[in-house]
Amino acid sequence: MSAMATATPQGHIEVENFSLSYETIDGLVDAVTNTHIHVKPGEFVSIVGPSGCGKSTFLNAVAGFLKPTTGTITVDGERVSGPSAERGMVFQQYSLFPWKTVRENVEFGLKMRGMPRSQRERAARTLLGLAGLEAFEKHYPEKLSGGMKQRVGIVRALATGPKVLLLDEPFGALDAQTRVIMQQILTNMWQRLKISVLFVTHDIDEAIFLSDRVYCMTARPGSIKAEIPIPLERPRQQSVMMSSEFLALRRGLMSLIREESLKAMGGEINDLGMQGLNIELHGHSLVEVL
Ligand SMILES: Nc1ncnc2c1ncn2[C@@H]1O[C@H](COP(=O)(O)OP(=O)(O)OP(=O)(O)O)[C@@H](O)[C@H]1O
Repeated sequence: MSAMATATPQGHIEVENFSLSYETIDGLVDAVTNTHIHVKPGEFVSIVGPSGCGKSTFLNAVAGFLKPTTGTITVDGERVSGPSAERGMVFQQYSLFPWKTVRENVEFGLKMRGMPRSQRERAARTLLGLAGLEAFEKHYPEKLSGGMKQRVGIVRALATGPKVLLLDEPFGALDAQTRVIMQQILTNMWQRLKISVLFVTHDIDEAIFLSDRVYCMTARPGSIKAEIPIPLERPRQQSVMMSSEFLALRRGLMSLIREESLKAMGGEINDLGMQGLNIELHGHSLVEVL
């Protein structure tokens, strides 16, 4: 099934009691511990947290590239046991085939699945159109800007019609202006395709602007420290970032992350930034954080 055939929201992610430890020559490194999250069908959820808290580890496990040490991950009730075309992944580094054109890159997954040429060309062109890339279908990646390469990466991950799109700092290498445009393009595609998105970022503004909900992780070993609903109306314009509602959410999230970053460095803070916000703390009382 192509991505464009998707009509009703899908991609219900459930992660329960997840932990993952890496085996190293110096012993076990506990990256993520005791983590529960869910993403409802069609929901846009971001994960933020201090550097090294296990965000990428977690996302790679949802993608099926890493095996949980404990716990389960399911998508629409099916247990994740390895990578699948149902879960598209986009990395910060543009992982395009340099010897293939833009359209050939997008068609690759469909070709592997045996889709006839005319059908996959049509699917690729439709998605490239949604990403504003129709004029570049015959270009090779080296001729594209960073933003364009990443748009191709997203389109390629969407081409096989995944239920879930997983993005690991996809705009981290882009300049601020390109980033804003990419956020708008991603939002438009997500709304058209009605799939679930799980998005890892360092950028608090980006997480708030894009998401329905944001999970904030503790310092390593990462677990969920707080869950923050983002009640900003959609469609969202850039101007929402100047609203008092947005700034309050930003202040709250910054307090949470700052506290974790300091904890990781052995410090403590008192912060009133989260007062009055609807923040659900997982295993931590608000008093503990304020
Ligand atoms: N292959 C590995 N072997 C051993 N330890 C690892 C491995 N990959 C990651 N780690 C460790 O696990 C922890 C979590 O890493 P991870 O990359 O998931 O965090 P992150 O939150 O995505 O980091 P960042 O915000 O810096 O991108 C870190 O301490 C990291 O050093």
